[in-house]
Amino acid sequence: MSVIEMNHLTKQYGKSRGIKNINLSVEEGEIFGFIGPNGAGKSTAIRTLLGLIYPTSGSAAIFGRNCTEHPEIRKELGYLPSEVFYYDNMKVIDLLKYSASFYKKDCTKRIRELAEIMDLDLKKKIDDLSFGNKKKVGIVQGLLHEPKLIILDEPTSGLDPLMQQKFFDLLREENRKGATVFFSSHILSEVQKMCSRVAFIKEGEIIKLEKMSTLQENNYKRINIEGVSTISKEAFDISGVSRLEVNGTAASFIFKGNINTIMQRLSETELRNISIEEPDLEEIFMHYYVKED
Ligand SMILES: Nc1ncnc2c1ncn2[C@@H]1O[C@H](COP(=O)(O)OP(=O)(O)OP(=O)(O)O)[C@@H](O)[C@H]1O
Repeated sequence: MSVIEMNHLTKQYGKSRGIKNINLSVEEGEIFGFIGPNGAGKSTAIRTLLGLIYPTSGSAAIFGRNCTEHPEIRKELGYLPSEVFYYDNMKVIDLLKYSASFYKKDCTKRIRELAEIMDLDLKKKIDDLSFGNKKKVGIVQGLLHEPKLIILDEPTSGLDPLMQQKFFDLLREENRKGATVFFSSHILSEVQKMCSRVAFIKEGEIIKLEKMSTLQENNYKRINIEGVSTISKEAFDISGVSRLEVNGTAASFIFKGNINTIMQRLSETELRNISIEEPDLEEIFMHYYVKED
């Protein structure tokens, strides 16, 4: 049985598009990534799945049950919304104890462990916390009852790189202990690092579902170089290179494929400078997925 199931899930906000005909299933034990640019429909899909908003058509199930008809399922999962709102006057520990009171188990020890891992001061007032620290409160809140399913909507926004790393280690640990993880992101590299499978969502529709192994073969990089002398366009007009722009001694392009191939080609040009970046998702969508479909 799939842990998450979306069948022809559609949500229309009046005349505007939310999500269209999403079919997706996540199996037990997976770390599943849900990736798409801003406004693609990630939050809408997650909120419809959780029964927080009604679908226009189609259905969704968690552990084989529909969340709208069986709201008690929510106790079996941990959910981190993309934006967290709190009663600012409360202390972190009081808020977390309050959240824990919804579950039939003592979560005190786990709250302290999670706070230590995430470097969160439990004695502080919510009001005094930065955006990133509020996010950590949400993370602890989502994990304190050791749920079998963890659903996270853009969990890393607001966390610094070190904290992101700790958070991902924590998720991997929960996954090793048996939890299924489903998280949305607009950053390809973090999904590549973490997930067994990934669904790409664009303008409300799933446009691609890929295994991690395939994603790793498709290693997208944006490469900018500055040569000592004029760069010839032909030098980089090779398989895997796209959006090649050459302007005198400067060149820029996107590379998809085995990184050693391009490194070899780069070594044949005398360079003054180089930067290798993660291309943004829009760029990848525009120049690969649209073409391939
Ligand atoms: N309550 C609403 N009323 C009307 N339109 C909405 C509502 N919520 C979302 N939308 C629209 O639905 C589409 C999908 O939005 P959604 O928030 O699900 O995207 P997202 O992928 O989570 O993006 P982001 O990363 O920016 O949060 C967008 O076009 C958005 O404007």
